[in-house]
Amino acid sequence: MSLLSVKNLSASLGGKPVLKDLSFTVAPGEFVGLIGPNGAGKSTLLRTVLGFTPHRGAVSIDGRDAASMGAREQARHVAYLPQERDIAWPVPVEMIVSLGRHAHRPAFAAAGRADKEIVEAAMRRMEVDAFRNRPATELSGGEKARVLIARALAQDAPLLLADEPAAGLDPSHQIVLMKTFSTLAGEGHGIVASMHDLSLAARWCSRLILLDKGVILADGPPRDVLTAERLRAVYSVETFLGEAGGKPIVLPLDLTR
Ligand SMILES: Nc1ncnc2c1ncn2[C@@H]1O[C@H](COP(=O)(O)OP(=O)(O)OP(=O)(O)O)[C@@H](O)[C@H]1O
Repeated sequence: MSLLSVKNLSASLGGKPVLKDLSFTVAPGEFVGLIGPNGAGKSTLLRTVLGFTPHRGAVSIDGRDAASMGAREQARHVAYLPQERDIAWPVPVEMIVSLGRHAHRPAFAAAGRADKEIVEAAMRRMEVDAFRNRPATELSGGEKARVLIARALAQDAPLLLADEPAAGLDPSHQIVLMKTFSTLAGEGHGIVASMHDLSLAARWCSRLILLDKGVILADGPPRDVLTAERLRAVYSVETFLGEAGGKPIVLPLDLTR
C-alpha cells in the first residue's frame, strides 16, 4: 500500500491554476525529491496534500482519504516541515522538538518514556541536543531550521513532507539531513522533500519529481530526470552533469538566456 496517493489533483490560487491534474504515489522506502523552478507549485503541492488549499482530485495518506482525517489523526500519519522557519516563542529547543509528540498522546497528558526517547533521538539526529536548553528564538537561522526538522522527525509519522529542508543548512548539516532522510526511508518511511540543490537531490533521493508550471514534467530515478536538455528547458541554464563516488553531480554553469 502506498503512503501517499495523489490522483488528478488540481488547485488554483488567486483565480490562477497552480496545480494541473497531478497524479503520483509514494511507497514506503521512497525518498522523493520535489524539484522545479520558483513558482512551479512545489509548496502548493505539499500544502494541498495536507488539505490547506481548496482542490479537486483525490489524496489518500497511508491508505485513508486525507479529506476525512481530523488534525490529530493526520499528524500521526504525516509530518510536515513548512518552508517558513520562524520560531515565535522564546522556549527551550527541547520543548519545541517535544511538540512533535503532541498528536501521539491524549490532550494535556504528560510525555511518557517512549515520547522522551523519540524526542532525544530526533534532537541527536539533527545535532541540536547540545543546545537543548537555549531559547529557540536566540538560535541562528540554520540552527532554527534544524530544530524544526527535529520536531518533524519527533512526529515519527510514516510520511514526511518537507518544504526545502536543506535551505539555510551548512554543507555538513545538509549531508546530516539527507543521510537522516535516506535512513528513515530505509526504515520504511516515505519522504517527499522540495529542493533547489540539484546535486544534493540527485545524490541522495531515490526518485525525483520535476514540477514546472503546475505540471509533472518528469518522475523517476535522478539520472533519468536530470538531463541537460530538460534543465535547459525548465531552468534556462547550461549544466555540467558529472559523477563522483558513483553518484550524480549537477552544476548549473550559466544562463541560456
Ligand atoms: N496565496 C496565494 N495567492 C495567489 N497565488 C499564490 C499564492 N501562493 C502561491 N501563489 C502562486 O502559486 C504559484 C506556485 O507557488 P508555490 O509557492 O507553490 O511555488 P514553489 O514551487 O514552492 O516556489 P519556490 O521554489 O519559490 O518556493 C506561484 O506562481 C505563486 O505566485
